[in-house]
Amino acid sequence: MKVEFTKMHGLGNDFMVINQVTQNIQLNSDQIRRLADRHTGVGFDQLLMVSPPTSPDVDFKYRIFNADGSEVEQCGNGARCFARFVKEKGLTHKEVIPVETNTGKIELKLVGHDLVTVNMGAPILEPQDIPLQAESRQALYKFNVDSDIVELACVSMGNPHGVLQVSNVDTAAVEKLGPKLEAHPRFPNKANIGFCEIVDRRNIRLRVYERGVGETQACGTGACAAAVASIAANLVDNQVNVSLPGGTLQIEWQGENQPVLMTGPATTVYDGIVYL
Ligand SMILES: N[C@@H](CCC[C@H](N)C(=O)O)C(=O)O
Repeated sequence: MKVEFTKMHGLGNDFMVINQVTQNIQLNSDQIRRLADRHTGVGFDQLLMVSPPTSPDVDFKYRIFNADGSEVEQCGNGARCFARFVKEKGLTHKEVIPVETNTGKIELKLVGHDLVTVNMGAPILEPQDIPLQAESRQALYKFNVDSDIVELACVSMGNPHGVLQVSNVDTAAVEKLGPKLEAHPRFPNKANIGFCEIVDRRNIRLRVYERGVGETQACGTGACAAAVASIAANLVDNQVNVSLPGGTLQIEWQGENQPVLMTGPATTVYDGIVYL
């Protein structure tokens, strides 16, 4: 099977993007894992499959798959790359693009040369909807890891996140705690785990151990979740810069039931063809 694709990234979080509007391509999880392999495949953190919408109030649908082949609900950096992809490929001429994902509608706005602002919708904070096993909603939840207790703020941006506050992201135990918290029994669907350092009221530093991938250069929904957790705890202002290893995102959240706005770049690397 011949597959035409575009390689893109958002702050180093990299994507293989496949146009299903013009190509009849279906991939199973084994094929996705093979394509994700950085030695023998194309190599990516997530695969984005762009297809026609199933509802009249959006222009496209896109589906997101992690490098391990699992399908996920939402992807912040992927949303920005998706917007740039449909524009560059001439699939739309709009500057504001409504799109359907597996967790509903989001809206993307192209800003200037390479920036995209994504209205990610309101964060989900009720534990049963994250989903998280907990009796009631709390600011911080205690997780047993080996013989330690770790406290996480938990947020869904469509996909589940746990956010751990650390004093220094450079020395945070991302590789040790990340996999244990990602697959912790309190997260029935697993979760992405953010290690978040508050620099000052306008600046956060963040590393994210992503579900189904491992640590990435940047995670858009992770940046939104860290900003929401930090704003809710009144540690930062409503607009905050989130610096990840791959670069910085601007996040705005005005509080409970309000949408999270994420602004950042989306970069096209190359177009390619792979045979499966
Ligand atoms: N890199 C993404 C998140 C991709 C999905 C995530 N790994 C999950 O399993 O939920 C982003 O930029 O948000």
